[in-house]
Amino acid sequence: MSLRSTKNRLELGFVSQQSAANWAGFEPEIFFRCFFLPRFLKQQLQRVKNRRLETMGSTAANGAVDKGVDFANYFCTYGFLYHQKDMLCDRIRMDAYYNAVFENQHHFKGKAVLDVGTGSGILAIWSAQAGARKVYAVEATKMAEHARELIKANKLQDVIEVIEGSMEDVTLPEKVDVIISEWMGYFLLRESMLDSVLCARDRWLKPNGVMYPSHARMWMAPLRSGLVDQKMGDYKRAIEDWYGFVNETKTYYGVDMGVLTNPYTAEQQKFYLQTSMWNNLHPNQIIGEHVIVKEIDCLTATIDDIRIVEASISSSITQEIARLSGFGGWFDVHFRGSDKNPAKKEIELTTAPSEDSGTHWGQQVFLLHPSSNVKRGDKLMFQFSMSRSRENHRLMEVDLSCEIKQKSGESLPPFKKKFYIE
Ligand SMILES: C[S@@+](CC[C@H](N)C(=O)[O-])C[C@H]1O[C@@H](n2cnc3c(N)ncnc32)[C@H](O)[C@@H]1O
Repeated sequence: MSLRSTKNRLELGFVSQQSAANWAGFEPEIFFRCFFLPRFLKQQLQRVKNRRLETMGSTAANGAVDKGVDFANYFCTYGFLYHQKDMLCDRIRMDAYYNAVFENQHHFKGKAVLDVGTGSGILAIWSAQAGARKVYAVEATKMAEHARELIKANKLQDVIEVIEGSMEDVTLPEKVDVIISEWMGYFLLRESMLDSVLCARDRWLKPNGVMYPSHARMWMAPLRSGLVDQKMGDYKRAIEDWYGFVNETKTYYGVDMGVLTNPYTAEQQKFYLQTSMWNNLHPNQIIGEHVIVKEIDCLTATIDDIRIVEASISSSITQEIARLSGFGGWFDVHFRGSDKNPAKKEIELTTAPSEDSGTHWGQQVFLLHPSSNVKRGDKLMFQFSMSRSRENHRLMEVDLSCEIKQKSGESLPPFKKKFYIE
């Protein structure tokens, strides 16, 4: 299965205010425009196709999460088998979890395990096959019913108990020795599912219990990419098209839309130039040192530790001469147990750029306009801050500023930019 088709783990569940509005007004508008703005139509369709992973707000003005909206936008996608299958087809992800469990059976034999967000039930099944005495498999969506069926078909119903419900609301009959979960979103923290895992840990993990995965890291690196020109071209065409639309609406319908030019421009700028992009980067696109932005110990981290990620980091350009088009962000997680209860074999799951393989997470690309010419030895010093979107706690906003000090001692103009991970 191609990466393009596996990357859409949340596609259906996320419909942004912007795209919801597009959809809502789509048909009449399309028919209206068909007659005299075919280019507009083509562009709209392309844009709807491109707009993945978008969401309506799920966070109320007071910061509380609206559970109903969250379910409609986030969880509902996970209720589809095709979507679970996409994740089950990600060989790197599957091999990492499989090896983590079966190379470390001492953590599972005779133990109580909690699988947070069991989905199809795969991690619960492996835990049981590795010898767990009891597995509690919690799933918020109706996928719980499929998981139950699958577990029965694999004759593990006496070991695994599927509980349909939100992890935060579920009560277990005992504390557990292991918490296993696949909670990672784009650039690690998008989706904010780690919150649910930490909440489960605080309530249900025994004092010497272990987390699967046990550690996680976010990485960033400077990159070169043709996308920087492509996106700028797309943006310019969208604005040109707007001016055509304003003229034609005035000519044919006597209404001057010009007053909306500024908000339209801002909206398009956000979409084309400030929204990070899913990409499957080739390692040779990385033009400098990759650096750690955040390290998380899943046994000790608190929700406050991950609500905002802030880092001052520096990286050096390693390519002779390159065009700095932006930054790539990715993550890895490790299964190494705990100090008191270590893994026999540590397993890593990485989503770093790779020549011959990739995961459905790919990498997030943050593009810079304009790009800069850099040389080997130039130093980049950047301030990174990532926080949750006010409208939807599962989406992220990134503030990135960077100073570039050339090897010669001169500085290039610094930049400061806001990005959205949607
Ligand atoms: C990324 S999928 C992983 C599914 C499965 N564990 C696997 O590895 O293939 C995450 C699953 O967790 C579920 N989930 C997310 N947050 C949850 C919560 N707070 N309570 C229960 N289930 C949750 C989602 O519905 C989804 O099925």
